Amino acid sequence: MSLLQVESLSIAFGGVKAVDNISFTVEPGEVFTIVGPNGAGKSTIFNLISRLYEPSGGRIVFDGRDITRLPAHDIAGLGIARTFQNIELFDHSSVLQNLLIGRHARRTTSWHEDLLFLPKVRRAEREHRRIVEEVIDFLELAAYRDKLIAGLPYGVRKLVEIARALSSEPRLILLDEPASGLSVEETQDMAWWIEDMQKDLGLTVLMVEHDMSLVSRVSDRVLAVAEGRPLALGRPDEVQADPKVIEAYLGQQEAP
Ligand SMILES: Nc1ncnc2c1ncn2[C@@H]1O[C@H](COP(=O)(O)OP(=O)(O)OP(=O)(O)O)[C@@H](O)[C@H]1O
Repeated sequence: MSLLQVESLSIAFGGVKAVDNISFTVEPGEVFTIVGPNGAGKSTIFNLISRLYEPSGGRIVFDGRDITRLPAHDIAGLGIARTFQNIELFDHSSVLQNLLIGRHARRTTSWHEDLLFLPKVRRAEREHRRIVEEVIDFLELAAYRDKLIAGLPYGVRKLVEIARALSSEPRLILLDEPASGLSVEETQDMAWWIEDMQKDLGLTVLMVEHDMSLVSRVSDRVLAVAEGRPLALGRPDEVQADPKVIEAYLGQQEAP
């Protein structure tokens, strides 16, 4: 069974059909990437899956469960985590604090139990810390654990955002342009992290990305979209060679 099924998904803003009848599936353990020129609807697809936007039509099924109308705050608890194109972290908190906030979706204690600091709460706290420390080790962030986000280099902040998503122990991680703003070397490192997430953690990755070197290297399958509509779906090399894809990018004078 597919981990994620997106069926005939649509949404319009005013007169603009930002996502127009898009369907695809993401299989367990694969890296599936959505590419397309600027304004193609890629981030909107992410916002629909993470339930920030209400679709006007279609269905989203995660692990056999229809999540199309589920509130956004229930999504993380089901095992879907995401990063944002413009990093969304708490700038004046430490890396550790940001990751502990990422555990919020996995809270098993109520606020009044937290207030009384019952043994159950202390046990849960220890478990949150254990998971977060594992993520810090996995992404080699130990040197930054107690540093404030505001003072960190951009590339490290991008990694911390991924760490925060991993802290919620997702089965599916949505990465919105993980390489944007990164140097060539940092983009190569990002490819390693994505491969490690897939191979070592067994994660399923759904990604939006413009950098075709990264896309070709890590993706099992690629969906190209333009003006909200699907253009091509297949292996990275197949999609890059598709005449419809080339034409869509040429319109923007930007090679795929
Ligand atoms: N909240 C919104 N309100 C109005 N229009 C929106 C909104 N979000 C997206 N759009 C429009 O929907 C279309 C698709 O935008 P989207 O951001 O999904 O594209 P994208 O493929 O992610 O682009 P980019 O690669 O530049 O990030 C664009 O025409 C955009 O202006």
